[in-house]
Amino acid sequence: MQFAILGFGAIGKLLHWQFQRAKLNVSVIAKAQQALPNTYELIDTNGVHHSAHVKPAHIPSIDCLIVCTKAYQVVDALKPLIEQLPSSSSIVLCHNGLGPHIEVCELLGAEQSLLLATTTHGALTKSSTQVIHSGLGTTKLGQISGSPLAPLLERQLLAGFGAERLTDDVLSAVWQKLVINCAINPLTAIHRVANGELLDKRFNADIAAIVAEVCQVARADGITLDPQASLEKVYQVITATASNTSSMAQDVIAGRPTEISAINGYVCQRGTLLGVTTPNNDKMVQWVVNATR
Ligand SMILES: NC(=O)C1=CN([C@@H]2O[C@H](COP(=O)(O)OP(=O)(O)OC[C@H]3O[C@@H](n4cnc5c(N)ncnc54)[C@H](OP(=O)(O)O)[C@@H]3O)[C@@H](O)[C@H]2O)C=CC1
Ligand SMILES: CC(C)(CO)C(=O)C(=O)O
Repeated sequence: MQFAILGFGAIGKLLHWQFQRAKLNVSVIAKAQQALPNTYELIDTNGVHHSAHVKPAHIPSIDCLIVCTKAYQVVDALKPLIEQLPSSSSIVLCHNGLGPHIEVCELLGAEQSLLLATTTHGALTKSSTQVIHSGLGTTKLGQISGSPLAPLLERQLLAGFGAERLTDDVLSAVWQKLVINCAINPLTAIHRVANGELLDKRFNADIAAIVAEVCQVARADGITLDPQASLEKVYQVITATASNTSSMAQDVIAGRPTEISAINGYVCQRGTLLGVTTPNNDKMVQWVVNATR
């Protein structure tokens, strides 16, 4: 089976290395006008350095394409490749937030399978040829459309992702991560604070209101998220990642675009469609947009 990574950043390199370590055939699609490195170094969670080789992908031979760009880059990155991919190829989207799957689904042929992956691993780019596996986590992935995966592809995909089985209701798993990102990311980005600062009681009301709204929209969208359990999970993640600077806070501080439209923005968009008002998530979107102007 031929796997390829599109989006060779921090998570792309971590996954590439995991696939190589599992002795799978994995290549990389370069960004237009950018050369791929021949090798890179991955520093694992024990501080051990591993060297990995990079093979450029032959697009018409790809069985499974794993997209590891930021959410707002997914559609633009995929569009020019769709025609060149085999009609039986599968696509895995591995990003925070939700939304691009809707447009990607429409781009795919009837035979093509679309999967979503959500991970709690952490990866940090040190340089274009060095990445740190900064936090051990777990990854859930599951199919949302298309024909069932061939057994060999499924086995190899799971081995590469380090997952035991495909998650039946992966959209629920993604919403569970979404509610965490909706609460932590914008507040840490707007206030430019580490995740642990959100334990301060001045954030209690905003966090509770955001979580309640996300759970209401999820329910209207057919996903059951328990509001109390979700709130507790948010506080568990804040505590467990207290010293982290969230990805959105990092983006705002560095003056980069953020994933707000796929995080709180997606909740607002679904809310509008489903008749659920989302004033608190709207406010987060507006504040983050203002912070990046
Ligand atoms: N890093 C982490 O620890 C975690 C990240 N995530 C999520 O995973 C996703 C990826 O994150 P991360 O790896 O950190 O992000 P990065 O920015 O490090 O990686 C994205 C990569 O995609 C590349 N890219 C963008 N557009 C294209 C294109 N058209 N063709 C090919 N490549 C392209 C980017 O290149 P360029 O930089 O040149 O634009 C970059 O190398 C995000 O949604 C993030 O929220 C989830 C959990 C943990
Ligand atoms: C869980 C959390 C909030 C950890 O920082 C994250 O996923 C992010 O920063 O995007």
